[in-house]
Amino acid sequence: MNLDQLKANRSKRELKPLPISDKELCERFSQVFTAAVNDVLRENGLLHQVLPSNIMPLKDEMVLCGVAFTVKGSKNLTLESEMEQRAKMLEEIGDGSVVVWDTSEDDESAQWGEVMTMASKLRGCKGAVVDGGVRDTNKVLELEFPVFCKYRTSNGMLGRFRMIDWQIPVMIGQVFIYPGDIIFGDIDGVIVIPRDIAYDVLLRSEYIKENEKEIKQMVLDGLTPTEVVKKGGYF
Ligand SMILES: O=C([O-])CC(=O)C(=O)O
Ligand SMILES: [Mg+2]
Repeated sequence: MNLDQLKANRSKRELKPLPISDKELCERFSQVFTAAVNDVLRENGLLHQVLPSNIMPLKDEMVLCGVAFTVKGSKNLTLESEMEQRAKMLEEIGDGSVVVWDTSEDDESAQWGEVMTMASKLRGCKGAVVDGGVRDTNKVLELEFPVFCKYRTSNGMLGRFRMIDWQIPVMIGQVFIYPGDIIFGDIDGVIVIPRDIAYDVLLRSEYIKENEKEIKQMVLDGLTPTEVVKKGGYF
């Protein structure tokens, strides 16, 4: 069996620079909406880029776009060096990143909290996406730090859950997430945009946003849905 291709797929990848800076890319994604991005990915045959629909923003108004900094963990009762390990991970978080937690479907612990928010925000982190929980929720909200997660709980992860590794490919629901992918969340949930197509997806999403203005105008002008479709509109 030739494992080279699979190994290359799962190993750490060089972050390829895109035609515009990651900062501009993410700012422009934030001006569109996840449904438009989703339609573009569907056009490209990518039907499974959305994180499970129970991962939602703490507040409806939250919009988050940044570069994936992935973390993988699972339920684990051991404590040895856990804090030191977590500190090391936090110190590797870079400017413009979104911390993405693949928790092996945890249902018990908070993988995110106030102090982690403060420490990562100082490093330029834009937000967190957790297939698990958050605690210190009031404080996280006061810090205006977007968090998308499944639940809130007072359970800290120490002694219940721990990281296995970080900045590796992870999987949440049906979605593969590689470090460097673009993570975009709004009131409709979180979508993962593969890095190598992110710029083209942005341009097409911006086009869709403009085009939908024309479609909405047709509806406002009194055209029937059939007439809208005949004129190239869609819903
Ligand atoms: O240790 C935790 O579970 C997270 C936490 O409370 C914090 O970051 O403040
Ligand atoms: Mg805390």
